Amino acid sequence: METPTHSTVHLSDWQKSYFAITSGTCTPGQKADEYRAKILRIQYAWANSEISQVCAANLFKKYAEKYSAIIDSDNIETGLNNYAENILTLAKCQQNDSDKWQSALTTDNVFELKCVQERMRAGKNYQSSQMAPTDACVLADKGVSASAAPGPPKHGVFSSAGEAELCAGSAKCAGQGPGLLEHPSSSKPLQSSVPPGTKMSDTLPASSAVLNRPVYTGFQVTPLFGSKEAASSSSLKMSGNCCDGQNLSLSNQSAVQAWSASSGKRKAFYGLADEGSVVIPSHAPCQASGSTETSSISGNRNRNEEGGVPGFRTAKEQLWVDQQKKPRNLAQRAPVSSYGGVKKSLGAGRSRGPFGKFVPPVPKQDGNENGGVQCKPHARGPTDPSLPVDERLKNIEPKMVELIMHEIMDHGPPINWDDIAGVEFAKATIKEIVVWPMLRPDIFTGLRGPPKGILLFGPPGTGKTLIGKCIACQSGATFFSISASSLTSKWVGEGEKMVRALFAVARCQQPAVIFIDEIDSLLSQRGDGEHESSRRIKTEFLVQLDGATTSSEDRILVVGATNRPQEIDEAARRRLVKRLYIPLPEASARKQIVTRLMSKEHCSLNEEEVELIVRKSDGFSGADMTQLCREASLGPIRSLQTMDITTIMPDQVRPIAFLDFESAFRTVRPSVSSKDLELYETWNQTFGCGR
Ligand SMILES: Nc1ncnc2c1ncn2[C@@H]1O[C@H](COP(=O)(O)OP(=O)(O)OP(=O)(O)O)[C@@H](O)[C@H]1O
Repeated sequence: METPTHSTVHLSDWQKSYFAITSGTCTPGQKADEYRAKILRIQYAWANSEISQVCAANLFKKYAEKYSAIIDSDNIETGLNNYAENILTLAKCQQNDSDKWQSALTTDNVFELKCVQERMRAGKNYQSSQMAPTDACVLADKGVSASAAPGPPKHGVFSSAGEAELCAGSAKCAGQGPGLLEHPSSSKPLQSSVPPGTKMSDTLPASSAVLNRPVYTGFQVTPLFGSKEAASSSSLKMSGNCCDGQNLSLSNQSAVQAWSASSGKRKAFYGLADEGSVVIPSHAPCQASGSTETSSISGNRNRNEEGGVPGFRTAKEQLWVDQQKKPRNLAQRAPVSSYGGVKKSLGAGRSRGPFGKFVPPVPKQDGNENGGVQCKPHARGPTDPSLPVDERLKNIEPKMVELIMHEIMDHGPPINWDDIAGVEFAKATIKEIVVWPMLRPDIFTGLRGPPKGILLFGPPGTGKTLIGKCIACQSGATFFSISASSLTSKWVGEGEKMVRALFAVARCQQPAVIFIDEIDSLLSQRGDGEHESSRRIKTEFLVQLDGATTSSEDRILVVGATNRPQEIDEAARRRLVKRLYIPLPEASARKQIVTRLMSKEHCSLNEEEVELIVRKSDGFSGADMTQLCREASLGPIRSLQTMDITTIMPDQVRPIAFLDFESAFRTVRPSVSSKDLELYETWNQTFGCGR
């Protein structure tokens, strides 16, 4: 290929090549070459300031798109459809400014590369091992065996046993028609599945024909041969584990068809192949090379993956396969979706993801997936009257359901018990009375049944919310988190409906944890001055809580958190049977918080210094400790002073040192007063369930 020179960017050249490309006489390979040349010319012209950057960028984009449209196209008429071939062509054509330079990689010697040979050997071994005896028999019956395979080419491209078998199969399949497919360096024609009298140029895709080389199966995606007629009379059926090379059967030898694979077919095959159960219709790719290709593309890939042999897949294919996997995976994981895991949507166990749209809970039409309740894609909105709504949500306004799913259902990261420093008694109690019963409702029945409501009380910032999340996460429950004050203020006049909707959605999402922060503002003692709407919300809440309590089948846990337990109504207190005090962290817990946070930072604290920090932070809550560490971590940045923050390298920032903590102590103070602490202690002794 011509290396771009100054003159090559002349208009006449552009016109000439434009004519060549658009004249319709070009093969895809030639077109790709032209576009590639153009791209190089554009780069060259820009490098020599012959065209502006904007112009270069525009031209580059234009031709890069055209180029990739050809090389990625699955259309055998207009595209190369041959990733491996393109790589080789690229390798061949890679030139730098010196037009003398030629890549040492050629279509011939590439097969002598160790890595290529290893790859082929691995494929061969694996294919051999995967070849079921019956399959071998089938082939043997047809007079075809690995040893009887057409003469191995010089470079062994087709010499892999598995491939030979498949080639042989195809040859038989083709009615023993001698093909003209010839390895470029081999004088020995390879028997192929090309119908007699068919010229290679007629059968090979243009790009392959132009390059005059066989398209080897290890990488090949392109159909080698074939007319559509041949394709339609497909004879090699693949079914079941066929893609794993275990279940090939030759049902008809009369035809050899190209896999004039539409990308859809091929892609569908990829996707299905991942699941290990594929039925390829008879008109699907299954001519010999096609079958080999099929194996290469999907079967081999999957086999490679399963067999531990790294499979080749282009980024585009991988992306596609990944995309295909997603919904299936989610559907599979859905039943165990929970806080911190894959969230389930209403009644269906389907993740919406952070940008996903709410889909209403509706029984699936066929009723057999996800327990008969299903979230359809958002094509039909939540208010679509044609979709039956979950019984439990019949009287709930769809917008409220949507709101709950969006704003109240928490999709945070998973939390472990170890993430919560200290509070050992509360953690142990919760595990025993809440988490285990949620995990094993069959054992925790009757008297052992879990409480439906617990109360976490204590100073602010001690980890009550963390505990709530952790319960949901560890018990595989859906986590709903709402601040009681938002019920009374945010949805004025609607709080009551909101409470009802919340419990209804939670019922659809069982097991569920409803975490209500500042529960005191919802369940404060009734007084004369109480606002009517607040009273109604409270009543509704107690009704729902009772419902959850009396219905032994519902696996809904209400976790209330408060800093003012003394304000909670007697009736509510009674319903929140387990009241656990979450105190300020002790020294060991504070140390744990500092150590954990600092372990993620560049820090030079030694053991003694950590101990000092722990001692100095007596009376700090968990949140205060976190704030202290944040403040200290800014110390090294503040000490940069003279250096420019925009240009400094990260490794020029010094580690966080004890002196930073000393400074931090000057600005971060404990947020809980000792007077408040006394109140908690007293209330704990009176109503708490601690020891
Ligand atoms: N025991 C703890 N272990 C580790 N981190 C903690 C702990 N307690 C608090 N923190 C830190 O403080 C932050 C606030 O904690 P959290 O929201 O759970 O406190 P809270 O008791 O619910 O507070 P509030 O009563 O104000 O709602 C947490 O995100 C965490 O960084």
